[in-house]
This record gives sequence, C-alpha cells and structure tokens, in this order.
Amino acid sequence: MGYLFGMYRKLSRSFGGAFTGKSLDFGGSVLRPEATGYGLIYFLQSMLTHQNESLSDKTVAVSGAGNVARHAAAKALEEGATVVTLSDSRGTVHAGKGLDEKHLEAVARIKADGGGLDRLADDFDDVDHYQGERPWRFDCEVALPCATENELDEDDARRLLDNGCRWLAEGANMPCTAAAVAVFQDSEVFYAPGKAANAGGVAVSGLEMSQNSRRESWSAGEVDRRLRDIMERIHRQCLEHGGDDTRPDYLTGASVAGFQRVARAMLGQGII
Ligand SMILES: NC(=O)C1=CN([C@@H]2O[C@H](COP(=O)(O)OP(=O)(O)OC[C@H]3O[C@@H](n4cnc5c(N)ncnc54)[C@H](OP(=O)(O)O)[C@@H]3O)[C@@H](O)[C@H]2O)C=CC1
Ligand SMILES: O=C(O)CCC(=O)C(=O)O
Repeated sequence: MGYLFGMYRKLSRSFGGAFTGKSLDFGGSVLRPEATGYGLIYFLQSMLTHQNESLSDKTVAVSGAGNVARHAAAKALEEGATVVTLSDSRGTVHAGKGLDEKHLEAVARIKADGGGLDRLADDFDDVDHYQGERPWRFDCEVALPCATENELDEDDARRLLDNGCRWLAEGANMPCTAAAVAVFQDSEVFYAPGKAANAGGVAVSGLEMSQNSRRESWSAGEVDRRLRDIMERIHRQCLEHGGDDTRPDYLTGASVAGFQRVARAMLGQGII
C-alpha cells in the first residue's frame, strides 16, 4: 500500500485521501490490520446478545490463517470463546481443547516464513493437522469462514448443521457458495453475510480517511470504540430490515439496508 500511495501521489501530484491501509509512518490508522477480524467478532457478539447468548461459552471454528482469521481468532479468545480450528490453502489444524495465544503467535511466525499449518502440529502436541481438509467437519456452535471465496459449499453447510453449528458469520468476501447460503437460510442457523459482518475493515479505512482529513491520529482505544459502535449499528440496521424478532433474516436485512442507503444517496444527489 505504501508503494501504491507513493506512486499515486508522485504521478497525480495530489492526495485525495483515497489510499487506506497505509503505514503508521505516513497517515495510516492503528487497528486497521485488526479491524476486519475484530469487527467480525463485535458483529457476532451483537447476534448472540440478541438471542440472550454469550460468546464466552461457545466453540468456534475459524477458517484461514491470514489477516482476518488470525485477528478474529485472537478477539474470540479474548472474549472467552474456545477456538478449535484454523486453516490454509493446504489443510486444517484442529485443537480439541482450543487454540491459545501461543498457537496464534506461532501461526503468525509460520505464515511470515511462507510455511504451512502442518508446522503448527509439528510444534504442538495438542494440535492435529488434516491435509487437504476444511474446518467444517468439526463440531462447533459458531463458524467463521475467513479465508477465501467459495470455501464452504452445500455439503460443508449440511455437515455444520449436523455438527451443531447455530451461528455463521462471514469474515471473507462470499466464502459460502449460493447453495450453502440456501441451506443455512432454510435452517435454524443464524447466517450473517460478509457485506455486514466483515465491514469492520472498510469501516476503519473510513476512520483512517477521517483522521487524515482532520490531521489527527486517534488512539487504539478510540478506534476500537468507534469500530464496535459501527458494527453494533450495522447489526441494528440488519434487524430493522430483516425482522427484529427471535429469528432475524440477516441476509435480507443487510441487503435491504445497503440498497436503500445507496438509493437514497443517488436520489438525494439527483443521479437518478
Ligand atoms: N483484510 C481485510 O481487511 C479484509 C479482507 N476481506 C476478505 O477476507 C478474506 C481473507 O482476507 P485476508 O485475511 O486479508 O487474506 P490473507 O491473504 O491474509 O489470508 C488468506 C488466507 O486464506 C487461505 N486460503 C487462500 N486460498 C485458500 C483456499 N482455496 N482454501 C483454503 N484456504 C485458502 C490462505 O492460505 P495460505 O496461507 O496457504 O496462503 C490464507 O491463510 C478475503 O476474501 C478478503 O477479500 C474482507 C474484508 C476486509
Ligand atoms: O480497506 C478497505 O477499504 C476494504 C477492505 C476490504 O473490504 C477487503 O479487503 O475486501
């Protein structure tokens, strides 16, 4: 991002504030790396609170081992959940008793080295590696697909239902296939689409632009407070349009809320 930002300024001779995810050395925001994963957990907590449930007693399966997955797992741990899986393009690691901070630190080191998660199982006796497998075969109450598009298909969705999954929130962009989404929507699972649940990244990019405009650098506490507020507001908007009852339809809620916001802006500015 730094190189892109530098070249953009050099060639355009202007700074329109369009580049986010910058280094803290030249206008970046604290917590931008963490934002999508943390925001996902804040959204999930709103879903659970709406059902009088808590994250602290839940078993959570996370896919991916990158930016979104690692920060979602770290925040879930901080909130007391048991995180049993991570995955990468080669396979899945499972820890029956749950992963902890030292596992996550080791994953960050392994990934920085370009290694695979099999190395985590080599280094820790309480972790098993399943080559070529996805996390969705393991028991969990909450599933957080945070790796890549189409990583969870119809068979995976049915397996998750059979294994006790009740909440699914997308950290990646469109990780569930359309057929998998149809399975969840037709079941008892509360399904939160990425357009709502993973908005924490773009939200903190927005906060980065606000800080740039005001020539300010906010503290981590300030950015985190605003991120939590934004995710709770997005959750309320989903309820407003998806049925504020015991079984809200988050897919409809997020889609209608997003569509109406864009439509109102276009009408208000005379574009349509
Ligand atoms: N970063 C952000 O702020 C945001 C990201 N997103 C979306 O979230 C997703 C993840 O982003 P991010 O964490 O930043 O990306 P990273 O590149 O940091 O991590 C991606 C992870 O997914 C794994 N992966 C890639 N392909 C596959 C596959 N076919 N099967 C299983 N695992 C796979 C990678 O494995 P390996 O380590 O082997 O390469 C890696 O662990 C993307 O869809 C992204 O668009 C959405 C909103 C914001
Ligand atoms: O940082 C942003 O503004 C967008 C991030 C995002 O949505 C993504 O990486 O998919």
